[in-house]
Amino acid sequence: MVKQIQFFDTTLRDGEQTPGVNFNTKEKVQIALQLEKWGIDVIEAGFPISSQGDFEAVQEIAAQIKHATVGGLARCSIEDIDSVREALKEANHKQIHVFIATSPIHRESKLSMTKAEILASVKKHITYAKQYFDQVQFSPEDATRTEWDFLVEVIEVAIKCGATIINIPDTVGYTNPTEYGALFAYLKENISAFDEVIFSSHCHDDLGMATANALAAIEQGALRVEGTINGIGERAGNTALEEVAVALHIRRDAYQAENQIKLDETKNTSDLVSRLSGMPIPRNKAIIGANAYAHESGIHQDGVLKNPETYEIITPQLVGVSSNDLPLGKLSGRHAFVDRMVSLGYDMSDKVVVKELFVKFKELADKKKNISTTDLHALIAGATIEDQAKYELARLQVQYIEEGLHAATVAVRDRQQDNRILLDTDTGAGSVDAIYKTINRMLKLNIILHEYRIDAITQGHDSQAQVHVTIQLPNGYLSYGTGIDFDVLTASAKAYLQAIN
Ligand SMILES: CC(=O)SCCNC(=O)CCNC(=O)[C@H](O)C(C)(C)COP(=O)(O)OP(=O)(O)OC[C@H]1O[C@@H](n2cnc3c(N)ncnc32)[C@H](O)[C@@H]1OP(=O)(O)O
Ligand SMILES: CC(C)C(=O)C(=O)O
Repeated sequence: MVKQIQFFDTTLRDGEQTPGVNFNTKEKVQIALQLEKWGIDVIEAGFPISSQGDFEAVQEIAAQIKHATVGGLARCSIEDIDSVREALKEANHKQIHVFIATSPIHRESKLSMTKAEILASVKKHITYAKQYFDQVQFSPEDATRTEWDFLVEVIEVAIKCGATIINIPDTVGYTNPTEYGALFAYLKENISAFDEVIFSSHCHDDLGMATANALAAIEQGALRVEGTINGIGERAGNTALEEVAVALHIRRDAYQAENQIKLDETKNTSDLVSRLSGMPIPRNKAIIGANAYAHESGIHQDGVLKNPETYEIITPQLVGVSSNDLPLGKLSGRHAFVDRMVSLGYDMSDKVVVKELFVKFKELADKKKNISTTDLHALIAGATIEDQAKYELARLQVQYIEEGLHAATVAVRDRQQDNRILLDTDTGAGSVDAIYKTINRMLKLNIILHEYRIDAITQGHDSQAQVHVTIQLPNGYLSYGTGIDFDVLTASAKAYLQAIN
């Protein structure tokens, strides 16, 4: 029988517990509206007692979301529950999520409570919450490290007092698919009201098994899955909901489960969360990484050109990515090379010419990481562009003047003009602004800086900085550049010049 799986998103609550991530109300509303567009069933909008800002964000989301259920988190505390009540007043559809830890280590070391005290607290607070909410979710925090018989006891009390959804958190990402699936099977076997409420999974990724664990729970009776977009969250993060949604679709033969997620909004949703959380998506991330639909090796490219299904189980369009990508590099083969040249308008019917060109292409690819369209045109023209860098940073000096004003002096070597040194100076509202204004002035370019990002690529006091920039050139084209240096400002200047080059 086909099951209906509810998707519960906690990007705005557990996702915001990611160290370094902090959404303001406007950003939270923007994410909530996109989640609704994605087809989410429940949005956990926040933990209202935690701060006035969080309270107001939950209130605002409750007022703006029309179809999805909006939820708020509460400890076993009357004040927490009242705060969720107040924040969710305006919601069309609402639920409360009450939790308390049940494992021995949390009972003894964190809460200093006995099993009996936990049971009494669950009884008191679920009963209280039920007076105000039809939908009451209860979570025995750290369920996967709780004695299974005690877990059954706690859940029975919660259900008896009115809980309609029981969530089984793997709070510390400790379990594995076999064990988590067995836990759900055990609960099904031992809780008489199992089918009268909804059981849910909530997994963390400390051992890299959050998605696999969530799917194991679904196989064993969970009808709701909790997680976040891009898997952000406390420590190593949560189940990435986009992974579960696509896995249920691609492997519906295995899971026999439907849901109302609109998969073609997946990339948009992921991009928005990545941008507002300031957490770039790794290129090799499943479903939404830049490499998820890219094939560089020759044998794969040949297969994909003949039939994409040879190496693609997911079509990029399914998740809202416009097309796949066959980047040319040193591992590419003749089929992909010819295909690209034909797409650039060249006649590749002469096998002897193709053979010669392909040898030159491989020589070039051995030296260069990325073969650009310009490189390919150059191959045809008989020239090999080994290094197209026209401008190279020669020297850089930045000085603080006052009240944030900085002055930069930049020397750039023009490699296509006999290494002539260009020198200029300008001021800006910050050191990077001063450098970029100086370069614009020197090269007489009207460039708009779209994105600037710094990553540390090594650790410690001698860490190297990697700066990524996206600029808009006067002709409207976007160009990207990366600069690496021990000095952040030098890396910034190098990235900007690379984008101009
Ligand atoms: C597994 C999870 O992700 S749970 C959600 C975790 N998220 C967060 O903690 C983010 C928001 N948290 C906060 O802003 C703050 O921690 C607050 C406002 C909730 C509480 O702040 P404070 O009152 O200063 O307490 P603090 O955070 O230091 O300690 C937590 C207290 O709650 C108690 N507690 C923890 N969980 C629960 C629970 N489910 N039910 C009842 N009490 C609980 C702890 O035992 C501790 O109590 P104590 O002060 O009597 O020792
Ligand atoms: C509040 C609960 C569900 C939680 O976030 C966890 O246990 O990880």
